[in-house]
Amino acid sequence: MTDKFVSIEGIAKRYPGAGGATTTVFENLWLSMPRGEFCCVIGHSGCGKTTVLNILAGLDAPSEGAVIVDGQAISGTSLDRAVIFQSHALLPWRTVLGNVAYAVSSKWRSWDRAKVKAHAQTFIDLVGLTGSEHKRPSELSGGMKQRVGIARALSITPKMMLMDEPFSALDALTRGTLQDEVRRICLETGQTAFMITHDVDEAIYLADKIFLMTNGPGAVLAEVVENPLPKDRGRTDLHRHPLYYALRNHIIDFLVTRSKTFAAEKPGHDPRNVPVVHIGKPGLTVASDAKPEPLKETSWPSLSRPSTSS
Ligand SMILES: Nc1ncnc2c1ncn2[C@@H]1O[C@H](COP(=O)(O)OP(=O)(O)OP(=O)(O)O)[C@@H](O)[C@H]1O
Repeated sequence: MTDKFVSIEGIAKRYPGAGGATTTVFENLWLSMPRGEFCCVIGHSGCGKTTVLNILAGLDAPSEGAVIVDGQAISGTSLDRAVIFQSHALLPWRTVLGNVAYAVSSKWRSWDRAKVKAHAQTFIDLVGLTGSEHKRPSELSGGMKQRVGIARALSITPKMMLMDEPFSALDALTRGTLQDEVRRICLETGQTAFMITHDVDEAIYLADKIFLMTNGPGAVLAEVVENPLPKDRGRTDLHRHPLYYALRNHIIDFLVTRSKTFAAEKPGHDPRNVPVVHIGKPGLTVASDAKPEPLKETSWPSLSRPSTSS
């Protein structure tokens, strides 16, 4: 890989456990992303996806290792890296417009109020919240709050977009619209995107690359799957691509079986040289003649987030 815009170099995350023990969520994690690439990470609950995202955002620090973004080691948050959280994280005392405008004015401090407002309004319109500008978060549904979070992140046109299941709380129609918008904006602006999802179809639609993580504790990055679908892809005919089902089955097979058995099956796994899987290319371990399954609207059932999780 020539342009390592993001380089995660041997990071680990450990927490003190009961009785003086240490819990290692993951260790020796290496991965890189070229500029402008859309990467999704998939793995079961608790494998450390959010922890990796928080480290990339500068909200958390690794116990070991380093993360380099655009040639510089991360040491805190930056307006070049926007985060769309699962839990909205809106300022409750500000309106929709106020929340988005606050981010815009933080990025472009010399802009006057009118310019900030007009820019914020563009992104509020984009996420379909026109008419709700003056509502506060307490007056919004969960899906609307999530759309404010998406508008806020998009509005500062960051170099890198970090997304933690950004569409999971949305109805199917809104989810589709916003997936299209986020994908279009990332493509047009050349933003590098790192997105956590539990939805295999969402990853296939959005990602150039899909990172597969094994179960935690002690999770590892098992594979990097290159998406064989063309960059210019449409959601309605995605499933007609000859490699679509092979890709989908490969990921589901990983989640159902290999995410649990990986450590025993691959004792010599080299975390610095994680296998890159090219679906459908000759000489690879992947069965490209896997039987098609009917396309499901929702994500794989066993991956749903437990209601008690943080
Ligand atoms: N402050 C903390 N102290 C101790 N353990 C923690 C702390 N924060 C996270 N963990 C543990 O780290 C592990 C990874 O958490 P993380 O939220 O990154 O997982 P995840 O893969 O994003 O899960 P999910 O898909 O449910 O969001 C979990 O087992 C969690 O309990």
